[in-house]
Amino acid sequence: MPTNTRRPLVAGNWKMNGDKSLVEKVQSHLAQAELSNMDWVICPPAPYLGLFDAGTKLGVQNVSQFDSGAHTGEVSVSMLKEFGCGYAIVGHSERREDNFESDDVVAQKVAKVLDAGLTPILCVGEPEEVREAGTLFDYIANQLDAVLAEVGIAAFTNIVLAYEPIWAIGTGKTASPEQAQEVHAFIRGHLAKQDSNIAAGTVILYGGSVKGSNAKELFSQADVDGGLIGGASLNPEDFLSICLAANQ
Ligand SMILES: O=C(CO)COP(=O)(O)O
Repeated sequence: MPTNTRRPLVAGNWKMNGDKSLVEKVQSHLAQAELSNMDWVICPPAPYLGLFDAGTKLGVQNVSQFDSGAHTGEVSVSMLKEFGCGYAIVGHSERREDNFESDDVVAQKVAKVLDAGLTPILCVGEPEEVREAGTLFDYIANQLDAVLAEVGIAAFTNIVLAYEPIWAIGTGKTASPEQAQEVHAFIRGHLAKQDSNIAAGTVILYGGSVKGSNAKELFSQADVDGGLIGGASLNPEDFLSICLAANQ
C-alpha cells in the first residue's frame, strides 16, 4: 500500500446479481477476517440493503438526483440513509450507457449525495476506442470537470473516485498496474491543479476485472488506493482475498 494517509477501501459492486443467501455468506466470511488497516463496503441491489447486519458498511449502486416525487423507479438519498447506507456509486459506466446519464446528471447526483452526508463513489473511465484514439486524458478530465464545476474542489475531501476503464469491466482484461497507475496519477494531478492537499488525500479506487490474484500488484501502485470490484465481489473467498490485499 502507498505510504500516505489515505485509508485503503475496497467496494463490492454486486450489480444486478446475488441473492439473500449471498448476504449471509459475504458477512460471515468478512466477519472472520482481521481487516484493521482498510475499509470495505458492499453495494448490493437496493432490495437487499435491509438484510445486512447493523454495522456493515453499505453503499447503493445508483441514487436519484431528485429529493422525492413523481420519479417512478427511482430511490432517493434520504431513503438510503434510513437503511444505513453510507456510500453511493455515481456515474458507473453501465448507468451512463444503459440509462443515458450525462456528465451533468452525474454531477447533480454527486451534489445530492454530498448534501445528504453520504460519500459518493464517483466513477470515471474511458471506452477502448478513446484510449486507442489517444484522447484518454481529455476524456477523463471532462468527466471530472463536470463534477468540479458543480460541487467545487473542496467537496473532493468527501468524494471517493473510481477509475474504471470500460474495456476492463467484466472482460477479464485488467488494466496493467502501470496503466492503472498512469491514469490514477493523472486524476490526482488534475485535482492538484486546484488544490494539492485535497488531491493528495483523495482516495482513488481502480475497477475492472480485479481478482484475488491481481489485487496485490494493482494496490501496490502509488496512486491506487483500493478497488471497486464487480464479478469477484460475488465470490466471498475472492472478495476477502482482495480485502486482505488492501489491508497490507
Ligand atoms: O464495474 C466494475 C465495478 O463497478 C468492475 O466489474 P468487474 O470487476 O466485474 O470487471
